Amino acid sequence: MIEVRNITKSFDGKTILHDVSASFQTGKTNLIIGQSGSGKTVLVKSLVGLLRPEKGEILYDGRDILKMDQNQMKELRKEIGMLFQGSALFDSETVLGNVMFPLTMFTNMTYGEIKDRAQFCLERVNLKGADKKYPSEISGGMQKRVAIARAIALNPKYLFCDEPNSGLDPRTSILIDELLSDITHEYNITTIINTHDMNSVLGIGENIIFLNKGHREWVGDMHEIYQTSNEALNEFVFANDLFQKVRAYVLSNETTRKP
Ligand SMILES: Nc1ncnc2c1ncn2[C@@H]1O[C@H](COP(=O)(O)OP(=O)(O)OP(=O)(O)O)[C@@H](O)[C@H]1O
Repeated sequence: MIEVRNITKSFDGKTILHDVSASFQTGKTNLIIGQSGSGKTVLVKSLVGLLRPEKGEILYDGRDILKMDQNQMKELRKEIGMLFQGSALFDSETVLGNVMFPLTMFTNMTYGEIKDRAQFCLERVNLKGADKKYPSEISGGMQKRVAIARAIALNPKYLFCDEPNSGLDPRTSILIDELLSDITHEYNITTIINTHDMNSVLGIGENIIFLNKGHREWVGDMHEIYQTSNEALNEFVFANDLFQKVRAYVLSNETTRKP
């Protein structure tokens, strides 16, 4: 679990995160949502140690990263997997080479062990047989799966995903969401997903943290979100007609099911 306690972050005297507290639970998909400019990226960058808040605590299973020295931080980074928005694959490396990369960089495993582990991860994301292809030869959804395989290669305890569905069609987005959710449960990972995608919010949001103008305004799950009376959250999630209809349908079913 990652716990954030009362963090405040400012730039040039302007406060971006106001006394934010939140917990990101182990074995669950933890989603950070909020309008553009609400501070999601600043929060994620603070969580991974790229930005330093002026105040507060960031505890990785009890270990405060704001009190760590460089070596401790380096050790912690080995426990963190990252999935970047544009997949960030190395174009000149094959699919297999991309997944082998972190294992070669950060472990003392033999070449054979590294190859086996990389192939296992590729199989886990249903990419068996694509090893020898280059990123330019596969679709955006497949590239994202390679990036997921690479992110889980070191068996991370914590997985950060930045807009995992950006640039993907709706069907592929759902497959990526399901994969991230399955991996989270299977390997008991604390997964943190920064997203704008309402399908993800309603489909895999087990612990949703809603930021509004740098304040943590609401926390709940994909079922509770339908019932929220928070105006800003309602406007954000149910902004379009389709999602309003989905909410009306869900709420009417819940009412009729009640004894
Ligand atoms: N390094 C920085 N220096 C100064 N201001 C910054 C810096 N990084 C972010 N900000 C400001 O912090 C605010 C929140 O930005 P942030 O990128 O966290 O928003 P976001 O919620 O991730 O938005 P989006 O959904 O568009 O990515 C913005 O007003 C941004 O200009």
